[in-house]
Order: sequence, then C-alpha cells, then structure tokens
Amino acid sequence: MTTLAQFRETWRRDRVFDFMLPTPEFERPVDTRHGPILYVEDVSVSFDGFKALNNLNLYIDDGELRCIIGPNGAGKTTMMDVITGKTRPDTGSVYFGQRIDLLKLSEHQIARGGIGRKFQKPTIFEALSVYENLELATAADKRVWYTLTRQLNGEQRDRINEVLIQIGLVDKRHSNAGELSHGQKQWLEIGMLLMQNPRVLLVDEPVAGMTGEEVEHTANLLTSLAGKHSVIVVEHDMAFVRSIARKVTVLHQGSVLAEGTMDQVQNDPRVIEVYLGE
Ligand SMILES: Nc1ncnc2c1ncn2[C@@H]1O[C@H](COP(=O)(O)OP(=O)(O)OP(=O)(O)O)[C@@H](O)[C@H]1O
Repeated sequence: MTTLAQFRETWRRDRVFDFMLPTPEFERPVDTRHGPILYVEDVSVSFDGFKALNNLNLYIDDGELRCIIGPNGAGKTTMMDVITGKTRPDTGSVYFGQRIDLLKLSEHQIARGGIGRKFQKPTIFEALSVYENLELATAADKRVWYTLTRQLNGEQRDRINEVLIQIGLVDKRHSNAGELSHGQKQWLEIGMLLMQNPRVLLVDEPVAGMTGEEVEHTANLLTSLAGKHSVIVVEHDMAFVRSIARKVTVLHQGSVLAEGTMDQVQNDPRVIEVYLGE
C-alpha cells in the first residue's frame, strides 16, 4: 500500500495538487534534497510590452551566498519581486525547494514561509530600542500593542541575544534604533529578518552609503550567515562583491549573461562589454 510518505517521495514538482501543497508557514524543512532551495525557471515579466525578465533561469543552492550584479535595468529588482511574490511572472515557474510553488502563495505567505527580503531603506522602528525591535520581529502577530505586552519565553530571549551577537549590536541593545548609524540600522534590519529564521535572505544593495568599516562589518555578517541561510545579494559595489562572492550571476536584459566565480565573470568579454567596461 502506498503511504502518504511514499507518495510524497514520488511527487514531481510540476504535479503538486493545490490541496496537498504544504502551508509553508508551518511545514518545514523545505525539501532541498536535490540541492537547490530556489528554482527560477524560464521566468518572463513584461511591463507594457517591455521584457524586464526574459526567460530567466536561476538556481540557488541551499546555504549558498550568491551575488547578483548587472547594469541598471537588467532586471535584478524584478527578479527579487518575483521570488517574493510582489510581481507575478507572465510565464515560468518559481519553486522554494522541490515542492513549494511560490507562484501560488501570497507575498505574506512567502515571507512567513521562510524567504526574507531586506530592502535598501531600513524599516526599523526608530522610537524603540534595538532589543525591542528584535522582540517585535519574533512575533507572528505584528500588532505592536500585543507584541510588546506579552512575555517572551526563554527560547525567544536566547534567540534575540544570539542575533544581537550575530549583527554586532550587543552594546547597543538598549539604544534607540533612531540613534544608530546608517550601517547599524541596516544590521538591525538584517537582525529582524533573522528573528524569523528565514531559509533564504534577499538583500538589496546592503552597503550603499556605508563607511569603509561598516562595509567590512557587513561583509563579515553576510558571509557568516551563509551555510545556515541561503543569501542572495544584489549589489553594484564591485569591491564589496569581490570580498564576499563565491559565485556571481550577471544579469543583462532580463536574462543570465554569465555565472561563475568573480574572476570568471570579470574576465568574460560579454560582461566587460555590457557592465564592467562602463
Ligand atoms: N512597474 C514597472 N513598470 C514599468 N516598467 C518597469 C517596472 N518595474 C521595472 N520596470 C522596468 O523593467 C526594467 C528592469 O527593472 P529592474 O528595476 O528590475 O532593474 P534593476 O536591474 O533592478 O536595475 P537597477 O540596478 O537600476 O536597480 C527597467 O527597464 C525598468 O524600467
């Protein structure tokens, strides 16, 4: 007799029935037995006839740190919008692990299901302390009055302390978030995302406007997250990309132009022509 477990084993990603789709908010871990945690396949997005993404194929391995570069308008933001459910593609498929079809989930479900996104502009609560910001981020229920009046359990407190160490803000735990430097605000927001234990973190231009020291701290932070999380960094700062990148994907006109180590893509004549030679 076929048990449900055996049946699951034989599922093909393209044959998942809606009613069997796990609710990603509650069912973990995501199935990454085949390697990738994200499958973006043949994805196209048009805006008024203009193809922002053009049969884009991108595979991100579980725990990898991937840098995405490319000229203005290459489709980097649109790609992140598609993965996080903000923009729906015209064609193609996007899977989280083997079985979770992200195109069937709302932006909220995707975020709660383990794909966190850090926008360029931090969205921290400036009037609250660093600790309180992290405390807010632990909650499934984002209603501030509820969150701040309830007691944290020991595990949640441990997690906040762990994240404070990770982001390097232990000494600032009682400072108001509004008093932090630009870089520290960015790290706090990364910390808030980490409180949700995301499997994938999308980070948009993390070092824009940072001092040299802050850039270095950010490089250390993002590289320390790889392994435990899959981290996708979109960044224009080439020195920064070089300092953290293992594998780089170059987007151009909505497709992958080149992929490889920083040395490989930097020496690729097509990449030099459309991007690095600018
Ligand atoms: N909502 C939209 N409506 C119309 N056109 C759009 C929309 N969003 C993006 N585009 C266009 O799609 C193309 C890709 O944009 P996208 O923002 O994804 O590029 P990008 O690689 O992130 O660029 P940048 O490095 O400048 O942020 C651009 O030509 C942009 O003008």
